[in-house]
Amino acid sequence: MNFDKYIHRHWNTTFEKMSKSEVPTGAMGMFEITTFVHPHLFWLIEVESKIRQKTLHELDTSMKELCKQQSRDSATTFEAGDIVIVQYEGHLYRAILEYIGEQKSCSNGQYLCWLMDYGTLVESNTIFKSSPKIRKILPLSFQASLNNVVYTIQHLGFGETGNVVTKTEYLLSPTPPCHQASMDVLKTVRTIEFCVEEKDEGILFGDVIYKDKNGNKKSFKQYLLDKGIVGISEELFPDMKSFINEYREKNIQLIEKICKTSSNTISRRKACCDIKKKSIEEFEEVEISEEEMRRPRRRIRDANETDSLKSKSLSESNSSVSKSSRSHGNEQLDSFNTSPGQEDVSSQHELSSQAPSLSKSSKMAILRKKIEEKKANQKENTTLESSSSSGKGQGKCKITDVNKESGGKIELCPAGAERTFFGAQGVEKPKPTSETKPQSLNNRRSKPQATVPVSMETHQRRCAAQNGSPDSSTDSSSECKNNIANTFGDQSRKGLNYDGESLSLESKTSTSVSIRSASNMEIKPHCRCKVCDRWTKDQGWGEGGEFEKYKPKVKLIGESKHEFLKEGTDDAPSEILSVDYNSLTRLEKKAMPKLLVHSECLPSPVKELANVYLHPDIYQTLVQEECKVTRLVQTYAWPALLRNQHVFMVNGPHTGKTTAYLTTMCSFLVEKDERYSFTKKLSGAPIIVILCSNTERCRDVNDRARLIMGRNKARIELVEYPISHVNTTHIDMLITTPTIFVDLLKRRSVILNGLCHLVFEDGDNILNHYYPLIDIILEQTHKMLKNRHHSKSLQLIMCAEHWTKKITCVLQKLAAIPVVCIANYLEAAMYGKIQFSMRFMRSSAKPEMMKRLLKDTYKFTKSVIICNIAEVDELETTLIMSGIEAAVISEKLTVDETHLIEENWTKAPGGNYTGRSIQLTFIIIFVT
Ligand SMILES: Nc1ncnc2c1ncn2[C@@H]1O[C@H](COP(=O)(O)OP(=O)(O)OP(=O)(O)O)[C@@H](O)[C@H]1O
Repeated sequence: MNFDKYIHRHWNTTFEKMSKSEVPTGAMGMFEITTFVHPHLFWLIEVESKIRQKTLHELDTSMKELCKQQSRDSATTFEAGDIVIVQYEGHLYRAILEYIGEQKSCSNGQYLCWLMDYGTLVESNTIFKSSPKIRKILPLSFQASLNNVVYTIQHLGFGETGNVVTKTEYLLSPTPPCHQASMDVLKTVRTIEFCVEEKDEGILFGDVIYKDKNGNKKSFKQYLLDKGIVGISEELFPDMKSFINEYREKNIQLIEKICKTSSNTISRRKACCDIKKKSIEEFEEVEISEEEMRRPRRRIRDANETDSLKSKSLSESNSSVSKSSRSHGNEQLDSFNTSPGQEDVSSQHELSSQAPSLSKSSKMAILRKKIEEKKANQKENTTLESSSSSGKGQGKCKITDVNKESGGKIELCPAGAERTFFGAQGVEKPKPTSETKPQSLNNRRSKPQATVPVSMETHQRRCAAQNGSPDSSTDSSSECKNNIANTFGDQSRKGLNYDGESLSLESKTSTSVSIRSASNMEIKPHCRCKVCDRWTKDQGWGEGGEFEKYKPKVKLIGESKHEFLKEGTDDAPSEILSVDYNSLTRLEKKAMPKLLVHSECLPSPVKELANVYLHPDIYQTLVQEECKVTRLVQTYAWPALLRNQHVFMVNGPHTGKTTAYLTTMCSFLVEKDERYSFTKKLSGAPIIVILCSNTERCRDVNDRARLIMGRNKARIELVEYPISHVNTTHIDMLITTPTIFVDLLKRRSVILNGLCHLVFEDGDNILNHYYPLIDIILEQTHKMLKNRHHSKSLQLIMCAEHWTKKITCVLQKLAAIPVVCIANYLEAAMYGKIQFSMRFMRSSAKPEMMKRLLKDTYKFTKSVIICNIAEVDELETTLIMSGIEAAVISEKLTVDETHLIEENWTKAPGGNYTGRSIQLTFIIIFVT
């Protein structure tokens, strides 16, 4: 059954309903942001909503019922997009299955699940099939976005009168400072409200209202507008809307990272721990682990305990919960003694809070006992495959959220994972807007091929389905009987989590391995269907390597954020722009620097050094060197370099290439603390690597860099052979040759993890001599970028005197098209792949040869002939006699006459001639 379709249809219908009545436009509600990606993509959950509490309670009861019934004997398969029940840190949650990872590659959990009622992603090893009743309840988290704003970026450009003005460009993707600026506010605020202005495709559009330190209400949108990060653009915003979901789909890995780590700088883990602790202190609920659920015998054995748990039913009223649970402190202690299911460190916290009178020694004794029991259970689990039936336990599973209503506060720890929490004190109560208040996430989830082969029977069914047989798995009554894959593995895994700190590493590893291999045994490798192929021929599974340890624990769908080199062959054709001189007026043409600039996005040219946004200290150094205006290649290269685009500069010697990139790099380094804060934790990880073809050049660049940096502190290091004694621990800028650099990498003296700028000082020479090494460096850099955990991309800078084939190769490898600046006509011709052929002849033979060369091509092409002064008249006569119109430009002409002829030449389209007037034009340039 295609649940994806179901979800869409279901959510859209609900949202239509909701948009009509349930969330009135302009409504303010008090919310918590659970996941914040950028101002156009974040998730909210409503706090203080009784309806939410009620729905969660109902869900909890149904999920527990269902999980109890599920038998692990029956096999089931899951597909990405299914709505499942996920067990996470001992609690059950409703989730959309985002991705099924391969067992070997996942240490935290094989299944990546979107908790649809909490708006966050978690990994788990245990999922259960949900029932139609559970699926029918609408998601309780809301995807939200700021309304009518897009991102902005400012740069220099020419005004109407040719003066330099600051121009604002609108962008549809977030700019680098956006996330930090948003976090600066969001991490400090205590409460947020969300003013809904519009609802579209299940997304709430509006504004976040927060309280500042003084308690004044502030608009988040206005804050970003004031900072110049976003701008109001109602025309562009519709494009932005369609982009929102695309961004979500493509950046699932980023979202996962945000959900898992504190990458949004809000101390999510701490917030969650505090909330959880508080929640436990207040309600003292008994937490039953999945293992307890699977071990009914243990639970039944202690009838008192079961009773006590029952008395703590989730449906208890708030007032009585706290009281009754406190009175059951001893029962909880019993449960602690007898049940091996209490897991993870947090449960130990719970226990300590639940039994304050317990002495330290008795706690230790209990703990020891518990560990022993746990170990025994692990053994049991790994040997008795059929003994424990996962769903038959009588235990209870806690969804903390169900019982967390307390004095209007939400004490929620969804999934026990890191998430943003904004307290909800002191703000007016949100208006409950609907009974169900669900919101479509509009997840257009691309379904990966991966399914989980659990048994041969299931597999055969699937193979049959692939061959066209109808899928019989849609029977809802049988769904409930289905069990999750890997239940067996999870039991052992639970043992691993439980007392994670106390158990020996050895036992953890062995348990984990046995689980994995046990599951893998169920795969039949002889079948040739796609699914089996994926399992048996997956090239990545056995690989280990330098960057293996940085691999995400779950393989995710979607593009990598740091794509550096092109992957695959299906590159979307991209539009390459260049300066269109034809559209310029004569004056503009005169003012424009004449060079070839090619890229997807052209920077505005900068003529005066004062308009290059270098750090003031660096600028000062340049001024002292009497640099005031930019050189030809620098006009475009400097702004592109400062915008962190890849830049390829080609021009002759001493034309300012090194100056352009070195000043930019030094400027970045002066602001190192703000720009590259992540490198503080890294050792031996240079931010900038400059590669030169020989050590002589390295020394020159090193001297220049130190000169430019002046008194500013930066660790610039020139590394030459021998490298054995070189201390590379703290390097910001590494200047060396490719050979030494590869040697340093092999010795692990330097690592690539901090690399943000890779420069080839004399690229043509380097590539000619060290192409295989460069290939390795680029590949390794690419691998590193795909695995590193901060959002900095890598800038590639290439300087060269000549455009060579090898440079073309590197250019074609890059995922992002670089800004190519070539200020030399001949090199520009090489770049344009102009074919040259040479012939030597006598002067007298020239006119004939010219006629032969041009032949009929003059009808559709334009040609340029460069000749000596003495030859001009003769050539012109020959052309006219052949019916070819020629425009002759020589020194005899005035400037105005030259311009007039040039204009005619420019306007004349090659080969498009009419009647008598031949549009083919030759310019004969007079060479003296
Ligand atoms: N905009 C400028 N105005 C004045 N002088 C400049 C400017 N840019 C660079 N220079 C000077 O020109 C000289 C050559 O510059 P630079 O070394 O950057 O050129 P290059 O193209 O990298 O040369 P090479 O390829 O030989 O290394 C330097 O002395 C530098 O100070």
